[in-house]
This record gives sequence, structure tokens and C-alpha cells, in this order.
Amino acid sequence: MTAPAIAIEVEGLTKSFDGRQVVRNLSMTVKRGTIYGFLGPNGSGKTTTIRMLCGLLTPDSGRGTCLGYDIRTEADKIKLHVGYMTQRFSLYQDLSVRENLEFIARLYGIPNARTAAERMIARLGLEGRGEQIAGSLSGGWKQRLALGACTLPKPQLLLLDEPTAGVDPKARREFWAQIHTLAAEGLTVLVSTHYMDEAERCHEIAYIAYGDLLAHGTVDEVIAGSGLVTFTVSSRGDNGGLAQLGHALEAAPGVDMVAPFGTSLHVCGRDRAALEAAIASYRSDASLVFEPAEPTLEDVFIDLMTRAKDNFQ
Ligand SMILES: Nc1ncnc2c1ncn2[C@@H]1O[C@H](COP(=O)(O)OP(=O)(O)OP(=O)(O)O)[C@@H](O)[C@H]1O
Repeated sequence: MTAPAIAIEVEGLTKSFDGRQVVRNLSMTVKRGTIYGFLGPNGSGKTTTIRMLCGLLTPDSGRGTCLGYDIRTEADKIKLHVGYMTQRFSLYQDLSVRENLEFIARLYGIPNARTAAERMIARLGLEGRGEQIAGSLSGGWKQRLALGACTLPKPQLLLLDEPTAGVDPKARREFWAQIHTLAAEGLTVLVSTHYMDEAERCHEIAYIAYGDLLAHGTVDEVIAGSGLVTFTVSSRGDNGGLAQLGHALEAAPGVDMVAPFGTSLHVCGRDRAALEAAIASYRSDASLVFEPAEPTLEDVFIDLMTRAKDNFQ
């Protein structure tokens, strides 16, 4: 039987804890082989959503399937196909790379555990490090080993919780290259993250705030759907003036958000005419350069979060 093209399809998922709704009426579809990122403020319901999507937590209401199984009644079957990599290194620090992988292979009853471990070492680019004690690996290598361990049993769905927190950019890039290779082979990956660069590496993203799914789609779709108009402002002189300008613009009607980015400011608003009116008097200042720009993903998320908070309070 060929695997279905849709990995997850859920409708109207709702969950409350202690009488408080933490996920509200959530519907979504995840295609097989997709890397799907979940973003949103702390405590917004990302983990609860991910756990419901793969049957680890039963919703109060709503329905759906994960890997073709019912999330309410066939959770045990789903679990057999799920790999979970947590933020904290959860392998044996005192065992070598090879011993850790071999142990996992035996635990899952994988035939020829030693060969399977060695193949995984090669696949992860960890050749020459097989006998190194796991605890002495750098953060990036540890994450790669953890990825190897949780993909050894060949899961169809992988859950990653901020997988590259604290890992340097080169190791991050290599880790994500591995994730993309796995996804190209058909593995579906759900990632919860607070990092914009991780979000930008996902095929699709969902932004959840205070229990509501506020935006989803590819990064470009989420940016285009934000309705945010953005200008960058840089200074021909010293940058000190920009901070003052930022404060003045923040208070101006029509400006929803001002954020410094390196040597420039991002000034965003939802109403183009009002935003242009707000910056009009500053545009004649020859020491400032105003340019229309695409909002960044961070601009969009901060705007979504601010509005969600306003609606919530
Ligand atoms: N088992 C539980 N019992 C009671 N409350 C819970 C339980 N699990 C989660 N919560 C609460 O539900 C809310 C959503 O939590 P969740 O972990 O889904 O958020 P999150 O977006 O993943 O947050 P973070 O980014 O901090 O990991 C939080 O207020 C949390 O305290």
C-alpha cells in the first residue's frame, strides 16, 4: 500500500485544561513530506496542538486522522510511527555515539543493530566519531545524534521541539539539511519553534496565539496575507537619531509597529494611507532615507501577537 499524500487532517480541535480553553476550533491539513513549523508566544497552545495532531492527547471535541489513523481511537497505532526529539539531550551521555544508536536499534527490535547503527553514523556524517562519548560532543553534533536516534526506527512523523536552540549557524544549517533530506524521502516533520530562521526553513508554518490558529501557509503566503505595509528608515548620519525617530513614530497614529533592524528601522502599519501620513513630515529630512520594504516574518508575527493580545485582554 502506498502511503497517503495527506499525513494529518483535523477539524475543529478544541482542548481545555482546568476550565480554560487552550486550543480553540483548530482545523488544518499537513501534506506528507512537509516540514511544518508551529510558532506563537509561550503558552499559546503549540505543544497541545502538536500532541493532539498525533494522538498523544485526546481533544475535547473535533475529529481527524494522522497517518491514516483516527486521532481519537487509534492513537496507539499512530504512536508506533512517531519519532520525538526534545530540546534537551535525552541520550546516554556516558555511552559512545555508536553504543547509543545500537542501544536504540536493539530497543526497537531493529535487525542487525550494529549495522543499522553504523549506517546511521554514516548517514549523519558522524564517521570517525562513532567511538566518541556522546556527552563530549558539541551541541550541534549532539542534536544530529539525537536526530539519528529518533529516525532509526524509521518513523513516518517526526516531532521536533526547538531542535536547534543554542546551536551555531553552521551546525544549524547542516541539521536542517538532514531534516530536508528526510522530508524528501517522505517523512513528515512538525517543529515547534520561536526562531525566525527555523521558521523560514519550514515548507509551511502555522502561527498560534492564545489558542487560535491565526495564520498558516508558506512563509511567503503568511507575509503576503498579513496586510502589513512596511517602510525601512536609515540614517545618512549617526544612528542615534533613529532611536528618537523610532519613539516618535511609535506614538504616531497609523503606525502599528516600529522595530530596529541593524542600522535601520522597520516601520509598519495596516493602513497604507495612515502610515504614509504618519511618516510624511519626516520624509523631507535629507538625513533620513525611507524605502518601501517587504515586512519580515518577525514583523508579521509580532503584529499578529500584539493584535491577538489586544483581542484576548
Ligand atoms: N497537562 C496540562 N494540564 C494543565 N494545563 C496545561 C497542560 N498542558 C498545557 N497546559 C497549559 O495550556 C497552555 C498551553 O500550553 P502549551 O504547552 O500547549 O503552549 P506552548 O505554545 O507549547 O508553549 P511554549 O512555547 O511555552 O512551549 C499553557 O497555559 C499551559 O500551562
